[in-house]
Amino acid sequence: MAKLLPAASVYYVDLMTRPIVGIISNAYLINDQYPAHACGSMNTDAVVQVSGAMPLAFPADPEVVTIPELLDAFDGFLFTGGRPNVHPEEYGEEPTEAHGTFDRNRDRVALPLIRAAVERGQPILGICRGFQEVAVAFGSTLHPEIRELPGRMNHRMPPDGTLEEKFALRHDVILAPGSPYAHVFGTERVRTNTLHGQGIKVAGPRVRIDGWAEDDTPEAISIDGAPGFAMAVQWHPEANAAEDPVSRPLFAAFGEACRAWRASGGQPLRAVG
Ligand SMILES: N[C@@H](CCC(=O)NCCCC(=O)O)C(=O)O
Repeated sequence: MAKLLPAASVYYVDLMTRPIVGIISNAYLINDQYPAHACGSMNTDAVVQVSGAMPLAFPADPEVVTIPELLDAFDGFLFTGGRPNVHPEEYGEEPTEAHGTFDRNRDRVALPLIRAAVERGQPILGICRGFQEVAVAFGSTLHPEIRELPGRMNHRMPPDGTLEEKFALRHDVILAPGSPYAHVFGTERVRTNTLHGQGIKVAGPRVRIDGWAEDDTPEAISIDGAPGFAMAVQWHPEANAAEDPVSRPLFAAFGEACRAWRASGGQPLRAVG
């Protein structure tokens, strides 16, 4: 039965046929002793309120889930942000102190899952760490601390302040004309938040950089030859997704792709843009 979603929603969905979006979790230690898998509720809210899908968080642990099971279980995937970084050995480099902390289980699930989903046209949307995972999955390298690069701003999350202050809009992103993002946003310049220390150093051969911050930091990518929806952004569109004029169309387009995947029994929507 159709249900009226919050006023900010632009369409009704039949809750019985919502596409199912797999949201990758991060590993946490609750009270410094209780291991847990969790994802931020901003992600689930964006998936429900804007994408019109059912969100299901899944553990990022190769001992718990397999790639074929995940591909069969979900209509699309959201690769969320996370404080731990992709391990540099995933892009042929040695770890240094600058690389910070890692989550090797999440690396071992996210990277092969991204490659498999993209190649079959199953929708994926990457956010922040998820953006970096998509980039590395398709051959990119990362710089561990971009604020140390000449001319770059500090993209890191402000250490203090309220959640609203941490997710405040802090830079523009200039989008390539004709890119999937210019198509989705209807403009070639948008304003976004920023909460990351790392960034793409060298893009992989199929990684198309579609958007840059004013300091030339890559902020939006797509994958050449991807038969379906394959988009990833370095910022956090899940924040205030139902109201933000940039987040909303991105999550709406992702939801449309997941709905099409579900309705077609697993065929990709024509690539966006
Ligand atoms: N660790 C990477 C990606 C940054 C990222 O995903 N930030 C969101 C973190 C939210 C939180 O603190 O849990 C980098 O630093 O570039």
